[in-house]
Amino acid sequence: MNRHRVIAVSIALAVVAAVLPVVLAAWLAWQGALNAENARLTNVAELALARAERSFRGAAQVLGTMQATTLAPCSEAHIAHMQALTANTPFIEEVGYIAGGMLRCSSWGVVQTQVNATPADFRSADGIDVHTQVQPLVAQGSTMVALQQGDYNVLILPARLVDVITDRDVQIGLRASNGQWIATSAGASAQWLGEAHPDWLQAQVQGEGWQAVAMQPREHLRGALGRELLWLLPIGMLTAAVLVAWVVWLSRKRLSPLAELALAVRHEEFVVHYQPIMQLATGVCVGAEALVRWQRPDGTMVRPDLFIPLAEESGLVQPITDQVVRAVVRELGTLLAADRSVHIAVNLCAEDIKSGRILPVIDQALHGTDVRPEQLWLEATERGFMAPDSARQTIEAARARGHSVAIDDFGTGFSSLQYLQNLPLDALKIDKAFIDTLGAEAATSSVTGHIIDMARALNLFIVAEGIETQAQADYLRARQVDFGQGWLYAKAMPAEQFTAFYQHCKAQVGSGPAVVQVARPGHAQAGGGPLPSAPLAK
Ligand SMILES: Nc1nc2c(ncn2[C@@H]2O[C@@H]3COP(=O)(O)O[C@H]4[C@@H](O)[C@H](n5cnc6c(=O)[nH]c(N)nc65)O[C@@H]4COP(=O)(O)O[C@H]3[C@H]2O)c(=O)[nH]1
Repeated sequence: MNRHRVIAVSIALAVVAAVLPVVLAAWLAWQGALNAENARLTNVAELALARAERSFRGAAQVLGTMQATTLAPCSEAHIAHMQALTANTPFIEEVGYIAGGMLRCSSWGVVQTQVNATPADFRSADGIDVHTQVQPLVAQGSTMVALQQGDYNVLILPARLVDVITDRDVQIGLRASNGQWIATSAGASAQWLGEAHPDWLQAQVQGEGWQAVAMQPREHLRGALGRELLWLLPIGMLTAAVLVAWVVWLSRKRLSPLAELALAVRHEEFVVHYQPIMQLATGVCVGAEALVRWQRPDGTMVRPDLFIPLAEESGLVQPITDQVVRAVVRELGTLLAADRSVHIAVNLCAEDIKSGRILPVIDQALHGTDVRPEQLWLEATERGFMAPDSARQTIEAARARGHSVAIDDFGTGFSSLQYLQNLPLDALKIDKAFIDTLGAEAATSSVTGHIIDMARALNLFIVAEGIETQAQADYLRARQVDFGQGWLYAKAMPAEQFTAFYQHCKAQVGSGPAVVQVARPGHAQAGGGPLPSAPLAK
């Protein structure tokens, strides 16, 4: 993913992280309010159902008691018995005795009124006929529910069945399991309760033979929603803030140069360019220095001096070096196998010089190819040689394999001539900064001559870096500097172009020596003879 996409994805994620928890909190608050109000309504319906069932049980008991009585019908004692039961049984308004289609007497006294025998609206499970709309004959007033069994009936005020303490705008209804409405709370109608009302919440509770329904306007939700939001919204906002901070932290981490570099290493986004190295005396091309570039997914090239310091600091330089070594063998293996005069110098990091880790990596890269270790030169800056004992071991192991080892950018760092003298190096590369001063009358220009003299005294090959003018080349050739590289000859170029450059050069001036490793007096691993007459030992 390139930088722009990472930024775009991060912004999208941050927006989601900011919005989602708040939306979720609002949704949870809504669900919480809905559940709370439904639970409240269900509770009201349960209370109503319990009250109705208690009433019906009481009525059934009264009917059972009267059926069992042996008192003479409508006698004083009979009527007194009915009165006592009416007084002692809550919800019951009247007990009546019916015989021969006439209400003979009731808890009110002797009546002798014709009863219109209408079929019951339904019969309950325990065999009691229920008439839901009965106009009392004695106690004139509102319609009542009559429960009749045998010669007796009891009258109940329907509103009493659903008389539950609750909010004023909660409406309650009670109906039999066949759907017949038995009672409704004050202000509600059975027809209204039986219809669907989207603006109202409804709860139903099923009992044995009865069903209680409670309804209330949805506006009640507003209050409950406010209460839920009061604690859920701050949690949602806090979560959003934490998530946004986390997304920002992650994206900053992902966008950090180190993360980008680590990703580049993982995706192998590095390409290698080759800068020709010329033998100054003859103009022969003896090889090239492999210089890495970071090719970003959008095609832009990043210069190594912009990412190598970070790579060295973080340890990522090692996998980068490995990729460079593999690229050299992959891209130039054919040329190197076909022409032993071609050498490629690879830059090593200080850590690899200290540890020697790179040597088996190179062995592995060369394994199965026809490229000789002598054709790979190893370069490292002065920093790599600051731990002389371990550096010595690595250099000796490298030279034993056939590689030549050079000290790079000489003179720019902390150079100790003592360790330079004691290390079995093959070559010294004079940094461009010293080449730039040549002919410039600068104070440092005289230093260049001293570096050349010193390298010569140490029997090291000399490679001059960054030659840009003919005057610089002439001076270096006059001072018998062996090799040079710089824009005067060629800039670093892709492998294909370098192969063409080399072939052209070879056709013009011929090829160089096969082995350029030089014997250092006092060093046991000394290989071939001095340049340029070193033979190729095959
Ligand atoms: N102005 C000017 N510049 C010239 C001229 N001739 C050569 N150069 C530049 O000088 C640098 C020489 O490489 P270096 O001293 O090893 O310095 C290298 C080296 O220290 C490091 N580097 C490059 N590739 C690798 C690598 O694979 N591994 C490691 N560890 N470091 C590398 O990055 C440094 C910079 O590399 P580059 O940007 O490729 O820059 C290269 C090259 O392009 C010239 O005539 N004029």
